[in-house]
Amino acid sequence: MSRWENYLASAEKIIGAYHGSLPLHHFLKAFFKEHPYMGSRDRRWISQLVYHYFRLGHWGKDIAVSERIVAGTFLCETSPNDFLAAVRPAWNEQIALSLADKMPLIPAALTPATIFPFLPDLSEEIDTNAYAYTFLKQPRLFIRVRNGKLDKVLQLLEKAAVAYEVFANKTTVALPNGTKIETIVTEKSWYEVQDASSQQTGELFSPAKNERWWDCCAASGGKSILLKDQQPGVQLLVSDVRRSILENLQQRFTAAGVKNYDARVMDLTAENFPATMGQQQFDGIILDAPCSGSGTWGRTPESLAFFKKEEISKYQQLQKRIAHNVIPFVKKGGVLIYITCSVFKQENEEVVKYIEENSALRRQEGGVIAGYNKGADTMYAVRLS
Ligand SMILES: C[S@@+](CC[C@H](N)C(=O)[O-])C[C@H]1O[C@@H](n2cnc3c(N)ncnc32)[C@H](O)[C@@H]1O
Repeated sequence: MSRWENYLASAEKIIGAYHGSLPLHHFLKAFFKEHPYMGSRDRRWISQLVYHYFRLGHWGKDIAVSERIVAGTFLCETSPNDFLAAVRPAWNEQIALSLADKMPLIPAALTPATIFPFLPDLSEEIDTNAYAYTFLKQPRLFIRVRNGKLDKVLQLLEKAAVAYEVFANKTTVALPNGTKIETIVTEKSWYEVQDASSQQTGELFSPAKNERWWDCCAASGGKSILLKDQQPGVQLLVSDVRRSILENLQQRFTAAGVKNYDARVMDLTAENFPATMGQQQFDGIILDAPCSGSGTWGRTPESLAFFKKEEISKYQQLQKRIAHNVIPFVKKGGVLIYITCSVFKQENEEVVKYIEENSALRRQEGGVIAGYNKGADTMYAVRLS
């Protein structure tokens, strides 16, 4: 067997053994640990082949795994490579063709619905074709430059010969995926790794000095740091149901120089949760809700293969319950920022409709934040008041 046939066989073996219970990158890590004779080049190639397979979503389910891997490589790559040269030289020569020109060459019709079968469930504003086809392309890495350090960060990127794109806001910088940014910009407080769409949710915050804000599903605090960067004088409460993630938040806040906040472990669905909050009222609550994460599946395409449609309703129920429980803590005239990284209308527009029907809050602005045309995640963020 040639090296390339070996790679193909290893990728097939991994795909056969992978059932979606772990994120794919963890599964790959464990696989390579069990096969220590594989060098870094082998690992890189095999991982790439596995990802190409999953980037095809639900396309060609009846086609042999090896054939799907080869077709995925043909569709996802844009320049000639040694793998295709060895296993399918004709396709390697045609690799630079547009997606439309490649489509008739593969063994089954490729349409948005064959990649992403949940198209009817998408939020209204999403361009279904553009969204589905972006699965074939790995999203980019984004940083949010802080503390006016753009020039310094760009100097370091140039020194390291990293191609970058600075967005019009002069804060968002796109980098090739896999950039080891922490080794290039070693001063941690100069930037945060944060997807471009996630950064964009901050446009809805507009906090004022001394206001009280609550980031109620804070995780490791991406939105909170964004909020504090906009207005360091905000009085901030952060909470999450997971103690371990709040420990990460505390480390991240320290590295970012964010001070003066309260952190609490809280289950927002617990019966006794409202009582534990007392009479507190907030000028702003950020509800970055637990969700399907479907807007980020370009980064974890394996999720698409294992997702069950029933899960959307389960997430919606959880989102409604959390929204119902936190709404009483929005001060009269205050704001609720509802955010998901989901593309499904059940988790987005329908939850906002529920909030409007069950409270005095009304949608002021916001909606889908489309990431598919810029190599970013797709999110949904609405400001209600
Ligand atoms: C989408 S993440 C938040 C991301 C975060 N805001 C950021 O910018 O990095 C949703 C968070 O909700 C938390 N969560 C899920 N169920 C919860 C519950 N019942 N009560 C409180 N938090 C919950 C999860 O642990 C998760 O960290």
